[in-house]
Amino acid sequence: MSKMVLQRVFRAVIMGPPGSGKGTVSGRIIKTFGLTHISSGDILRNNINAKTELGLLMKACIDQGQLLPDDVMARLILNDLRTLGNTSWLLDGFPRTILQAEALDNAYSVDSRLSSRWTHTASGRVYNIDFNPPKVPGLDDVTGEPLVQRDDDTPHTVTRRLKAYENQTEPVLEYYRSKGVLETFSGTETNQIWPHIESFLHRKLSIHSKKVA
Ligand SMILES: Nc1nc2c(ncn2[C@@H]2O[C@H](COP(=O)(O)OP(=O)(O)O)[C@@H](O)[C@H]2O)c(=O)[nH]1
Ligand SMILES: Nc1ncnc2c1ncn2[C@@H]1O[C@H](COP(=O)(O)OP(=O)(O)O)[C@@H](O)[C@H]1O
Repeated sequence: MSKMVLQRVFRAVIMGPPGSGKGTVSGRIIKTFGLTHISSGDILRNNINAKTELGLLMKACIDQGQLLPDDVMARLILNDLRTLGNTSWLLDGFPRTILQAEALDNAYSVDSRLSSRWTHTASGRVYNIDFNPPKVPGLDDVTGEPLVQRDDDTPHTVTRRLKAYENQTEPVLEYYRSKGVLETFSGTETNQIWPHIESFLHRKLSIHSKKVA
């Protein structure tokens, strides 16, 4: 048996409207391809739970479905990426505006873009009552700890978040399209889209890797 070993770092961004399945697909990508997952939403929620200064300052804005200031987000995410050094990563939830995309571009070159929730806060595992329900309702499969619903998953806030995506994030798709690094996958179910993403990444990553025995 041979396996793929990445010889060069691979850096990608996954984008899609709120609730479209980015976190779910990201989970499959990191499991299959071993990239490090950086989720801006998870980082912010960890800050809120740990009651850091940033978390306390930003919670109201997040709960209203508004985007946080570009400079705050860029500093937060770029700092995190810096600590990763020469690791391959998948960014989820950042960049969300043209200014954020430019800040990322100034620091790194991105190789590619892929275009009723319950969460286990400690691990970030995400469930859906219809699509991938927990084995025991309300409890995490691995730890048995209670699942929680995000404070910003209310109907009103979700509408605001969808508007923010349309107005502020969709232009970022055009930005990447014009740079020739946009790859789009669409479909109504994650299971339907996933094989296309998987074979695309296999092709793409084989260019970056060598086979070892
Ligand atoms: N019905 C259905 N739900 C899905 C599908 N893919 C993901 N989900 C669920 O939809 C919710 C939002 O997915 P998530 O990955 O958190 O989306 P994100 O906001 O784009 O990161 C979660 O509860 C997922 O379990 C799918 O194909 N069908
Ligand atoms: N890159 C970003 N720029 C500005 N705000 C952000 C960014 N990433 C996350 N946020 C804030 O955190 C909230 C939750 O983000 P996230 O978990 O990525 O939500 P979803 O993927 O469900 O839209 C956003 O609605 C926004 O308030």
